[in-house]
Amino acid sequence: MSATGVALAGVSAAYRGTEVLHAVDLAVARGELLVVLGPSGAGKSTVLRVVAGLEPVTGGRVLIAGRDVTALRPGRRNVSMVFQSYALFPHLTVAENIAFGLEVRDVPRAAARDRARAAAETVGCADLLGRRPGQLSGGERQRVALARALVREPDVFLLDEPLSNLDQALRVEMRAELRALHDRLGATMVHVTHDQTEALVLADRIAVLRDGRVEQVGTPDEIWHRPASVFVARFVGSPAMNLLPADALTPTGDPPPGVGGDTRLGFRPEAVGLADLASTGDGGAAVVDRVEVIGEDAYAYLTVPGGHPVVARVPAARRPAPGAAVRVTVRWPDVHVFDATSGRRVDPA
Ligand SMILES: Nc1ncnc2c1ncn2[C@@H]1O[C@H](COP(=O)(O)OP(=O)(O)OP(=O)(O)O)[C@@H](O)[C@H]1O
Repeated sequence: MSATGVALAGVSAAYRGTEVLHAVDLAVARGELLVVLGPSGAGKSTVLRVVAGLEPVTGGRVLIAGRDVTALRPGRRNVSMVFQSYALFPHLTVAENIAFGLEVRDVPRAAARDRARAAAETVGCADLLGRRPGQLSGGERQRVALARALVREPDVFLLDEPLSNLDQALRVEMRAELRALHDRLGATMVHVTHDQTEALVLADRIAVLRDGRVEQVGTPDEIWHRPASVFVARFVGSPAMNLLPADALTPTGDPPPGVGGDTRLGFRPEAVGLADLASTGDGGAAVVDRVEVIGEDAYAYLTVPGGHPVVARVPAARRPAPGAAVRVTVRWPDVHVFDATSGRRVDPA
């Protein structure tokens, strides 16, 4: 990757003496879209606030575009933040809202107006310039908030759950637009979300945050196919990856070298094969507790011997009946092996 857009080096942060970020290291390349993903309370917003300078660090350093900004006021960091609430001024027009950040920086009025219009055109809200925020839909407000961030030509965009107030259809549309905007601008963006699908779709790389620590940083492919821990494996994917003690199931085929010791086996619902219990072949017995049909897919919730739950995704047309006894197969290549104690991935050879 090229030059650094943003870097956190050993950053800790605290609220009233309680540390919520613990020595976080994170590097975002210039022009990269990094998504910070994690459950509520993991510290995602705090990461953004620390970069923006809205929260002080209690340790470590923050760099933006290669410059140490740890001691700089927010106004001197050249970042734009887009909040979940959009934070538009209700009494100002869209044009005034977008231009606001420029006028407080003493950009002449006419120039600010031109730049506001250009930014509005970039995000597709130029037809709304004369309206006030109260006269806009959620999606339109979102565009205005983006235009306001854009107009300042920041080194870094910080986006704090910017899509979470939109309905599902609009969220899907806006996330594609956001990605296209990023690609057009070549901008460095740090985008916070708790939505794993949003992260997988949007990100160049994803940083998974857990309890104020970075659990894994990787491309969406790496996060999905090689989760570094049980936490990542189960946070990304819905329904969550199955996880069983190693002795609860025998996968088919050759086990990878190096597997042994006290481990947990993880496999996604789509990796589970179901067959009639009466048929011959590999696999273990299971009972179907319930079945959910979602269009073409069905999720069968099973219990395997030992009382462990397993979810299988199967074509709806071939779903088993609730109460049925079935044979469950999983192939070794589809199995993720984790250390039972640490929860970390056991990397076979
Ligand atoms: N102003 C504050 N005062 C005290 N504690 C705070 C404050 N803001 C956040 N916290 C605490 O810091 C921790 C991290 O919060 P943060 O908002 O960064 O998490 P998050 O991952 O963004 O969560 P969410 O997805 O719910 O917004 C949480 O335990 C939270 O309760």
